[in-house]
Amino acid sequence: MTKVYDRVALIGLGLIASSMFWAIKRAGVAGEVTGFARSQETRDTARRIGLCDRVCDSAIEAVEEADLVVLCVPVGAMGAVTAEIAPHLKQGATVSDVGSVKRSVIEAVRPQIPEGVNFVGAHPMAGTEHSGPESGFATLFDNRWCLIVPDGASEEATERLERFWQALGANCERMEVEHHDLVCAVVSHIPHLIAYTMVGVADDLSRVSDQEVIKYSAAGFRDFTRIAASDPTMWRDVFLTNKEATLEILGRFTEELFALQRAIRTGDGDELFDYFTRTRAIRRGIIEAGQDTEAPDFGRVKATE
Ligand SMILES: NC(=O)c1ccc[n+]([C@@H]2O[C@H](COP(=O)([O-])OP(=O)(O)OC[C@H]3O[C@@H](n4cnc5c(N)ncnc54)[C@H](O)[C@@H]3O)[C@@H](O)[C@H]2O)c1
Ligand SMILES: O=C(O)C(=O)C[C@]1(C(=O)O)C=C[C@@H](O)C=C1
Repeated sequence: MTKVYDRVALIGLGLIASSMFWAIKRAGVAGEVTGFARSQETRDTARRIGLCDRVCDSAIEAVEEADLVVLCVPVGAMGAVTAEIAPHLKQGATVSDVGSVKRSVIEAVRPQIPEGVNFVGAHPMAGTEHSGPESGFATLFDNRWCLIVPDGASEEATERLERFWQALGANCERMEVEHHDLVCAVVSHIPHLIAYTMVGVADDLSRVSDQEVIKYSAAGFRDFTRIAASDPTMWRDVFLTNKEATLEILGRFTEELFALQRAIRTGDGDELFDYFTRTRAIRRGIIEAGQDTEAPDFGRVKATE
């Protein structure tokens, strides 16, 4: 594999940055990779496990001479991190991010980027419920989408970033900012909110004990609990910064829920059956398109069945 960048700096050494580092090494797509994390404890862990070629004690030191700087911190922290590093960026460098929301990141970051430096947004659609420097792994991005949001960035810088993500295993797709935030509200943000509330309801229901929730959880509820274990800081920031799109989707979700509630109350079996038939087709479409690599073979049914 040929190198795409000589030096890459990763700011914030959690799940995504650590996975990027291992994937960069696997692909040999960069020369030196520097890293910075805010807490001494994270930097110590990174040094102990060999995460990054050089762990720096300041963000400034990490970005000096870097050709690509990737902001891997919670969405709400991107602006403050940029303010710190902006005066120290190399001319011709690209700054990118991995944030789950794009409009707010672009608004917080781009005005601070000096002339001669590019900002190209990116969002790998891959993750787990784990966080921190020890949670990353090289295959996280394999065959996953990485949404690229150039929003006016130079074509050369955008293409180069796409080559980098492709080397990390991802398939890239370009998206407009607003569309990105709406799509992610549908496929990621609101599903997380629903998982959080579902697990919260189970926890609140005094007639069902914690012991029973743990003991009888079958696959459906277990999947909710996995998602509801995701990092609270990351998800707080997602909802605070993608307010408009998440509220729109939440409004639609609530309407559908009320319609199903009425169908249950009135005993409208046809309404329930038709609804569930439609949603099953969506799941089958995802499997047919090869988008669920963890689905067991018996789940690979024809969408037309
Ligand atoms: N976890 C996922 O599933 C996932 C998937 C795609 C994108 N993302 C996005 O990637 C980013 C990072 O998420 P993650 O899952 O790697 O989180 P993480 O919690 O594993 O890591 C975040 C790191 O940022 C550090 N940090 C927080 N505030 C900081 C600050 N002000 N300055 C410097 N460092 C700071 C934390 O200490 C931590 O090391 C977020 O913006 C998130 O929205 C997450
Ligand atoms: O698989 C998971 O645990 C995830 O939540 C990953 C997931 C998602 O919702 O798909 C979470 C947030 C991101 O911004 C992108 C990916």
